[in-house]
Amino acid sequence: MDYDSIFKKLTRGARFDRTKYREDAENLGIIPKKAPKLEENIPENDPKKGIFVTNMNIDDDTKYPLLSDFNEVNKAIKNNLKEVLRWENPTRIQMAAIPILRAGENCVCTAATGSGKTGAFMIPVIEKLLKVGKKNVKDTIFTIVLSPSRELAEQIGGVGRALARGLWPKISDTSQSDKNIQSCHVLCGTPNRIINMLDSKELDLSKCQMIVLDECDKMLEITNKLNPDDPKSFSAQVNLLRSQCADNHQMGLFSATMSGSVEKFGHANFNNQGVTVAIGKSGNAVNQNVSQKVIYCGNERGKLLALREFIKDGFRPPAILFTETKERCQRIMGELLYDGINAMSLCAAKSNADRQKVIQATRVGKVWLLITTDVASRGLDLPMTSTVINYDCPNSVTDYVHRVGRRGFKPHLSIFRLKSICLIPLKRCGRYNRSGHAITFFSDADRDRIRILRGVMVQSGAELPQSVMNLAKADLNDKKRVKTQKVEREELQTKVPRKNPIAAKKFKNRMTKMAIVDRKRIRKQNNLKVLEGGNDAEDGGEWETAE
Ligand SMILES: Nc1ncnc2c1ncn2[C@@H]1O[C@H](COP(=O)(O)OP(=O)(O)OP(=O)(O)O)[C@@H](O)[C@H]1O
Repeated sequence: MDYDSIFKKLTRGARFDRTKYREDAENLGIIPKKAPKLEENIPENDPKKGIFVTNMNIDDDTKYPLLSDFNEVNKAIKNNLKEVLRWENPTRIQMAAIPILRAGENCVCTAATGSGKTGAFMIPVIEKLLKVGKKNVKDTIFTIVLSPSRELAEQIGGVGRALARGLWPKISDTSQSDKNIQSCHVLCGTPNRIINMLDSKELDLSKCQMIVLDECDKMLEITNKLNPDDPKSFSAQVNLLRSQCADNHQMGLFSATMSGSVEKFGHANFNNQGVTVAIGKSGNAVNQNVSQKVIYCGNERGKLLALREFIKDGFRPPAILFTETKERCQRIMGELLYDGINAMSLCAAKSNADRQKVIQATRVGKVWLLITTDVASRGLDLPMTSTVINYDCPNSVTDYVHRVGRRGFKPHLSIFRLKSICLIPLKRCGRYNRSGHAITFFSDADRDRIRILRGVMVQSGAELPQSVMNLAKADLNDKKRVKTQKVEREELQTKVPRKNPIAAKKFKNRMTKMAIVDRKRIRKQNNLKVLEGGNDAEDGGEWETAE
């Protein structure tokens, strides 16, 4: 019997503190040494580290030189980068992806939220147009950029227009007028909206040479396994649009999180001829600049109290609060209506124009608390957001990563308390290299969800309460179940519990202290006005798919 077997026999059933003895075990060679985390390896002064480029065809050893600075970009675009957007140096995803897209390769790119993926595809798209020339392109659509929500499409269009300012390529998004859309060279939109325009013969994509899928894992997700061609699913819509574009079109797939469906899509459609780019830690990773916290609230009433406490303690506006459904989003909006803070709601229940107004108001700092659903979780650049509150736990790690990725304030700017008026110079602030906080409330109903999220939280340095660490580990089946199962939640309300008079009295006292006094004081001091309440329109899902 060798030493290993004797050790195993002697220690059978013994429990070791993994973290405490890990180093000893590694040094003794009992367990293999753990590879250092990729993100930790990246020295601040060497931005080129942590970029992983792999050819899908293992026999292909083509190397793509990284774009070291914006001097290598078309001169006119470079001017706009510096003058309009104020971007000095390329981010790591921009360094890696721009040369690959320029070379005409299909690519699948993963980089953390807020790492500059929009620029990574928009810069080469405009460069290509300038290279092909206006005469050859004429007034046809050369590229389409597809995203899961209208707001994101609009935002991408905005970045494109900033990059192409003063140049001939026209960048439009589907929120613009038909005339603008029909004469553009790059069209950003949701697949559903573009298909509608194709159906009414307003668009022709036959000359479209390039398709970019932003948030590609969402766009290629098979939501209906029984009917993968369900026209309501993004993936079916994307396939339909691809069939309308030029045969040899190039594709760029971008997201902060990846899924098996993107891999499958790449293998099936790129003929093993694409390139994958991963920045930093691969897989679903929380941006390293986010500090995370988990608060146990017991039940729905506890969540509302925790939210009021968060507001009362003073926070640095704006903050974003995520709820599970548009109904809950409206309910919380109703609860906070008289609390004297500038809150607005953003969800699928709002009209297009209202949604635009809310986003604009948040961007210029008029909104202190944006109450929303997952419709705002992906891609939206809401600068200076200090805190993301997961009022309802997301049901997957992917959603968690995207939600907390919305934060982005500069830590050295002063903290604004509720008393002060929010006058932040927001105009030229972005999320890139910014930090922030993420707070996740969880009630007993969210217990299974927090088990799923615990891994990614711990991995990204969150310090969790012991009660969360003690919960049983979630396996693959749990993850699948949690993703599809609806959580039964109590009615969201702060009504006094009637059955138990003692609890009712305690509750009433607390509410009186926290809400009423505070509400009056804040309103009196600041003469504040809540900007808008929600409406009760009942339309389709949160995402912009066919209805
Ligand atoms: N090279 C750069 N230098 C400075 N800021 C940049 C640069 N590139 C992008 N940014 C800024 O970083 C912020 C995030 O960019 P962007 O929205 O493209 O990120 P993203 O990777 O697409 O994020 P998400 O995954 O959340 O959609 C924006 O405010 C943008 O203006």
